Amino acid sequence: MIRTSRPPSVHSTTTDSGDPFSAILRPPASESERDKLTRIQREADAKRISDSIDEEIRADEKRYRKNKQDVKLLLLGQAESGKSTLQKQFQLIYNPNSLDEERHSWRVVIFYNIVRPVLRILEALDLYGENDDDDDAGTERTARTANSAFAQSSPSPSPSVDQRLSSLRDRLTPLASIESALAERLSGGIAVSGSGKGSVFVRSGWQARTFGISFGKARERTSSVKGRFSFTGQRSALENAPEGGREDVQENPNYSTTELPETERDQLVENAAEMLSSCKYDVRELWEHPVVKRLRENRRLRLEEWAEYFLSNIDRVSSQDYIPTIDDILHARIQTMGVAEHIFEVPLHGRMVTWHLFDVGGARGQRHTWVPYFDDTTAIIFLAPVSAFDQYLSEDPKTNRVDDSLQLFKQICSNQLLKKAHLVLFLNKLDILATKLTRGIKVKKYITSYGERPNDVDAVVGYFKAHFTQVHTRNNESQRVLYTHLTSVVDTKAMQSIISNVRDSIFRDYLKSAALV
Ligand SMILES: Nc1nc2c(ncn2[C@@H]2O[C@H](COP(=O)(O)OP(=O)(O)OP(=O)(O)O)[C@@H](O)[C@H]2O)c(=O)[nH]1
Ligand SMILES: [Mg+2]
Repeated sequence: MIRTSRPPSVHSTTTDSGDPFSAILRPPASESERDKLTRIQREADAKRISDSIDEEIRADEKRYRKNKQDVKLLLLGQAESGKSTLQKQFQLIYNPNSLDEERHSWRVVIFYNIVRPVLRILEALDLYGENDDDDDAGTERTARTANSAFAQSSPSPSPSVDQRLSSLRDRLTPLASIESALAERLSGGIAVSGSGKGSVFVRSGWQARTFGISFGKARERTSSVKGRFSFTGQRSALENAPEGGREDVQENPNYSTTELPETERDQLVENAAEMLSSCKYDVRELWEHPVVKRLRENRRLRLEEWAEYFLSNIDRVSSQDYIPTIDDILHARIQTMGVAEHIFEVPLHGRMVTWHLFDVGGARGQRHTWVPYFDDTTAIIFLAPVSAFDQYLSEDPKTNRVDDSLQLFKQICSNQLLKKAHLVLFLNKLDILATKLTRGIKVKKYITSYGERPNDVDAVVGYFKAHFTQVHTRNNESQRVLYTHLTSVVDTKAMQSIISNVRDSIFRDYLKSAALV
């Protein structure tokens, strides 16, 4: 303990109250009545401002104390690993009506998810025609160049491509105009380099933007709490919307996604629906054409899982009155840009705990946006798509995607800011892995260290799991436990029990650390 003494006073200015300031603040003896009134008014204004600042500070402190008790969950992993799909599964459990309310707004994404692969099939036919061999050694070439100058500079269509395919191509090529219009709509005109495969990035709030345009004056939906709003309880969504986002979204409690007045329908999406509906038989014929089947089998043409899903369901999804199902939404693909925060209230022993779920963009160019969210993180779910053993990053075509996942996982495990976070690993896309192995795709061809191990799901998953576990063990300064789950995050039934398991394990750590505070 230290003692302090009063400094010696230079002049004796001590007043009656012993406070030197009161002399300064005391009104002059000559103050007129008018000056007095002005002074009193000025003092009252100053007090009001000071009180409101005090009030704000008290509210901030309260919010801060409450936020300290909230759960912050980060979903991390490379692009296409399934983060946004997992977020939708959380939404289904903890805010079940909100995904249902969004159904209509997903049409624009799904139409894009159909049109884009149709055009890629046409590009592949231009490249290979029927002159493909049965070797998939050149498959990476397709993935890397289907969208590139190579496609344009390659010889014109093989003369042997049959007449039927030529006429299908003539009829389906006009879809290109719809593709660019839909991409423009989704990305809000933002082009992001390295997005690859002609995919589009969306920032949080894309629904607000497309929805605002789509349906005129829509409304804030899910929450009455200020700042906690939007279609999923997604904070910052509209706050971040650059132009018109927030203003376009206004209260309309009678809104129903399935009963839109004709005047409020989005003309672009309606045109896309009409165009797809009018060419759906052509799309189906193209998709089922033996030449296209062969290109897929010999892997000259590789389409992503969402393309296969929607093209296999083309009759249903291109019907005029199509409204996406929850399963369709789970399969829809749109790249996340930046970080989107989703807020859920999760029950714990009869009370509600607020969970902030952060869904990040996983492409390499997006990863720098993660770091500001690392502080105070309660838990991380890292998603590693094990089906991607035969794929390469679209942003860096030399890097195998499983290898990239391992490198990224190492960075997350060893990050000092995250060392106290509860760590969960999802080895994801098991369903796609199983399909690939059944089709006879050999892991050792892409991961040479796999050697002569059996090419079945158990052995492959065991091999990858061992590698991820080893990365964790070697970078586990704080001796934390790694909780691993084998997942297909599109599988709603299985995800219900996996998510409740993850929730319980996060809450166990949460209660332990709360007890220590
Ligand atoms: N069949 C299947 N599809 C999956 C699975 N996980 C994700 N997908 C699909 O893979 C695509 C990509 O998933 P997203 O959730 O958008 O990936 P992301 O990690 O959010 O990607 P970024 O936003 O680019 O970082 C979507 O079309 C999903 O439906 C899975 O386990 N099985
Ligand atoms: Mg995403």
